[in-house]
This record gives sequence, structure tokens and C-alpha cells, in this order.
Amino acid sequence: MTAAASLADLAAWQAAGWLRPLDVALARFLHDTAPTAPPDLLLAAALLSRLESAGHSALPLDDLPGTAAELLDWPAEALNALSQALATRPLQPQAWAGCAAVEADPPDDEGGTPLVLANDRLALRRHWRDEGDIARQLRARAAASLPVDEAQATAWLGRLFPPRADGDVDWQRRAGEVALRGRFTLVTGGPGTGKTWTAARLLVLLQALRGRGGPDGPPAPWLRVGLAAPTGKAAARLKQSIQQALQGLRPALGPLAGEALDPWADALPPARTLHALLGPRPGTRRFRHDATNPLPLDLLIVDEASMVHLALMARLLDALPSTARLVLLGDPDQLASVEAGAVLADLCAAPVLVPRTVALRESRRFQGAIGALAQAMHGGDGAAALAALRGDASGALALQSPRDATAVLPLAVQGYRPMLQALQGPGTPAERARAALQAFEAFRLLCALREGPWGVDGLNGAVERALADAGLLRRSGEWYTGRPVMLSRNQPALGLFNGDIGLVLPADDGTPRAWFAEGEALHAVAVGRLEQVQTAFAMTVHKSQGSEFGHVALVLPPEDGPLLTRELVYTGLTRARERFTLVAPQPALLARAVARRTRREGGLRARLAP
Ligand SMILES: Nc1ncnc2c1ncn2[C@@H]1O[C@H](COP(=O)(O)OP(=O)(O)OP(=O)(O)O)[C@@H](O)[C@H]1O
Repeated sequence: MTAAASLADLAAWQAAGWLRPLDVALARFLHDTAPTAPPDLLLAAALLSRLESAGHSALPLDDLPGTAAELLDWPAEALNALSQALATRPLQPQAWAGCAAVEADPPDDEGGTPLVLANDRLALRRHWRDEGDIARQLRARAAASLPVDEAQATAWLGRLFPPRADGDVDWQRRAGEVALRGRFTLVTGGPGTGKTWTAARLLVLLQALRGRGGPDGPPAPWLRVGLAAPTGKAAARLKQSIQQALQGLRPALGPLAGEALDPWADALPPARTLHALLGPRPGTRRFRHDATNPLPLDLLIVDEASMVHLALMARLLDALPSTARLVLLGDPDQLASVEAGAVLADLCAAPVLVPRTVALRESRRFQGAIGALAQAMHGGDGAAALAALRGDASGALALQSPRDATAVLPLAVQGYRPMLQALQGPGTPAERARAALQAFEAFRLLCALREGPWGVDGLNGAVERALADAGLLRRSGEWYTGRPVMLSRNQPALGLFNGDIGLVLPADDGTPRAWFAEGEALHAVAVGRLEQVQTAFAMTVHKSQGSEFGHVALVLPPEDGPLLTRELVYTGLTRARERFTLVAPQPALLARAVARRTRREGGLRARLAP
């Protein structure tokens, strides 16, 4: 079999829609630049590229096409074609040595081949490098053991984390102890388990124990603190929760602090997206802050760490001074990042980070029906999840099993009515936009899929029509009043990032603007300046990460598929504060989804192994 035959197969698979043009282009590029690249390697490279688009950072070589069946949403026909191709061209990685396209077990992260072969996996060099960087940085941080004034530490820990009435281990206090003694702390837990409550106390603790400018000198300057999250929404929520927690602490701190912490708490910086923090350089993958221009920080708290992908984590660790403390907060049971990597889940599985990890398990927000459903999903118990949905008497949970996706439209009309009415209400455009943005948080339609009548694309169109039919909006062109728009790329010059959501409403002069909330602040952006947006009446569960809504309606498709996972339904459910409606034409699919764990292939776990 020849390289030409492999390329012909790949071209046919692209034509069938099983591969993207980019996947085939990688194989062609390898063939052009390394003509000795064997045919089976070309095949593997195209598959690796395809897997990369689904979030994996490596292709396991030992069980193809079994892996493809599990990891790719491929029809049986595609899997058959792959089996046949592999029958004539079995993967023989041992024969790839010497080919200029791939390097096996590179001694370090240098080297120029586009592909790397290690631990029976094929990876893109850049992912391999990022994984190596992350592992190296975290090992160094985890090994650091910082001196602590024990008497002061005990006093402050006691103040910030009073003993529990039930005498159980206080894991939140434990997080304080870990953060004090080292440069890396990972606090994990589901929604409402008190991660940000804990983070606020870590802030105070570290400020209070920041030391002195000499043995008898004055207190050292306040720590330079950074607060960040992967999305603007999550960053705004982090700042708000930290401020709330600090407010709650003030009465206890005032008389005890010796020196006032209040001015420092008042001067906390705004929470930023990780991109904004690092300072993007347009047109490159690089950032203004890196190892040569580190972030001017002593302490960085990053929330929603499950959404941080490999490359971003690598750049973040690179840009953080080695002397700074890093605190990551996140829920490893939520969906992994859209881009390649499952960094948080990998960190949670790394023995070397166990001493630096604290898992919070007690949900303080979800105690009712939503909490019970979350618990059933988390435990993988599909029958209990369905029973919780069907048997709920509190009104917090509902199950709809319609045959037709249009059955969700009445729910959407009801859910979005207050937002659209707020836009048409009295007041200045800014006042109306503010009220509407707030009302928009009360309900959201979340989908498992992007395409089709049960997906975001189909439902956005259908909801628009239903709202127009109900007299709630007039679809006059692209930028009609009331259109919710979500950015699908970063626009740092506007202070807006991928995933940010705004509402369209004309300004005083009648020109349409998209209004975005950033904490208390409101931005009105001329719609012509928005580069890539999509309507957001319905959004994918992936895009909803880091947000919360009063009532969530989660729409599952009628057919099963590898995308329907426990992480997906759990993430969708836990976006709901008060009510959750599952719209599932086949309710049994919920049980299937709950039983299916997301599998992300990558090399970070191996790089973090002892
Ligand atoms: N030890 C505690 N004592 C009293 N209240 C607490 C404690 N820990 C957390 N809380 C309260 O529980 C609620 C949830 O806490 P928090 O917002 O910190 O959770 P979270 O894990 O950050 O949630 P999410 O991931 O959804 O942001 C808050 O109202 C917080 O004030």
C-alpha cells in the first residue's frame, strides 16, 4: 500500500464528511514535507487531527478503530471504512522511526517534527510541548514548601474557619492550610460546595500572613492579587462571590485584624478573563505576558478551571512568576474545555498533586430536588436520575418527552417574555438593556447538539419565529431589537471574549447596539464592530459553562451518540439555580448519558505520573 492510497482514502472520507479538510491537509503536508512518511502514519495523522477537534490531544494507537468508535461521532459506514484501511495498512508505529514527520519518545521538549510518538500515543508536537510545560511547572510548584509563622497561622485559620458544629473534618480550612504552605492549591467541588467562599478566605489568610519587610520591619506590602476565569461571565461571578464572601467576613475581621484589611478588600482588582489577563497578541497564539514578561502578581485565583485548555494552562503557568501562589478552583465533573485537553481532570488524577488538592463535597446551594438529581447523575445512577425527575413534587424539576422539537417553544416564549418586555419598557436604552440582561438570566434553553431541529441552530430559528408570532419581537434584519448575541471569537480591543452574551437594542440615536454587562458596568457596542456572533436564545451546554440561570431547559436529541455524556447532562443541570426541565424525546437516553463518562485522550496524566 502506498501513501497515495492513504491520501485517496482520506480524500474520500473528507468528501463523505467524516474528516475535515484540515485533517486531510495535515496528512498531505506530512507527505509533502516528509515523503518517506509511511501510509499508516498519514492515516493516523488525519485521525489525530480529527480527534483534536473533539478535544483530544493524542491518538491512542493500540485499539483503532475501537477508539474511533468510542471517541468520534462516526457512522458505522465510516468505522467500516477505517477498519478496512487498517486491515490493508495496519498501524506499525515501530516502523515510523527515522521518518522526518515524527519523533519517538523525545528526550526533551525540543525538536522540530510536527508529530511525537510517546506512550503508545501519537500527538501533535505543540500539545506534547504544552503537556510537558504544564507538568514541569506544576511539579516545581507542588514541591515548594513555604515557611509559615505557625502561631499566626493557627490564629488566622481559627478566625476564618471556625470549628464545625458537627466536628467533621473542615476541608475548607484544610484548603487554607495547603495554600499557606505552598505555591499551588487546587480546590475542587461541585456547584455550591463553597469554593469561592473558601477562596475569599484564602485571600484574607494570605494577606494577613504575608510577612514583614525584615525580622522587625513593617508589614510587607499587600500581595498583588489577580482574579481570573476562562470566560467573562465566570470572571464576573468570581468577583461578585468573592466580594460577597468578604462582606460577610468584615464584622469578624475588623476588631481582630490588628491592621485594617478593608482598604485592601475594597481595592481588589476586577476579575478578568484569562485571555485579558495574559494580554493577547492579535494574530498569534502568544501573549504579552510570558516567562520574559511575567504577570505582576503574588497570588492568582482562577475559577472554572475545568474550562481551561492545555495551551491556555501552559501559557498561564509560563507567565506566572515562580514566586507567586496559584489557586485553581473547579469542578472536574463538568465538561472539559472545548479546545484540546482535560487539564483539570488530569490534575485531579495526578498523585504528585494530591497533597495540594482539596475536594469539597458538601453542597450548600443544591439541597432540594436539583441537588438530589445532581447527586444521582454524579453517581452514574440513571434510574435514580429519571426517578428524581419523574417523582418531583416540589416543582423544581420537570420532564418533557415530546416527539417534535417545536414542543419546547411555549417554554421558550414564556421564559424570554420578561426579557423582551423589559426591552420595550420605559427608561433610557441603558436602563432597559440592564433590566433585560438581568431578566435574560432567568431562563435559558440549552442543547446537547449544535445542528438539527433539536440543536442550537434549529431551535434558535424556531424560537425567533415563535417570539415574533407571540408579538414579542420584530425580526427586521439581522440586528433586530431583542436578539441575544454570543461572541464566537475574542475581541480584546472591545473588552469582549468568546462566549460573552449581549442583547441588541438601539441606542438613543436609533442605531443598533449590542449591550453587554460586565459586573455592574454596561457596554454598548456598535453592532458593526462585532466580528463573529451567533444568536443565543438556545446555546450549547458547552457554551453555558461558567454561567447560571434561574430556570434551565436542557434539550436532548432523540438519538444516542458519544456526545451524550454524564458530564454534559450534569453541567447542563447544574447551570440551573431554581428550576430544571429536561426535554428528552427518549427519556431512556438520560440514563445512557449518565452512564457514559467523557473520555479525553491526552498525554498530561503520563507526564504527571510519578
Ligand atoms: N463554611 C460555610 N459556611 C457557611 N456558608 C458557606 C460556607 N461555605 C460556603 N457557604 C455558602 O454557600 C454558598 C455557595 O458557596 P460558593 O458560592 O462559594 O460555592 P462554589 O463552590 O464557589 O459554587 P459555584 O461553583 O457554583 O460558584 C454561598 O452562599 C456561600 O456563602
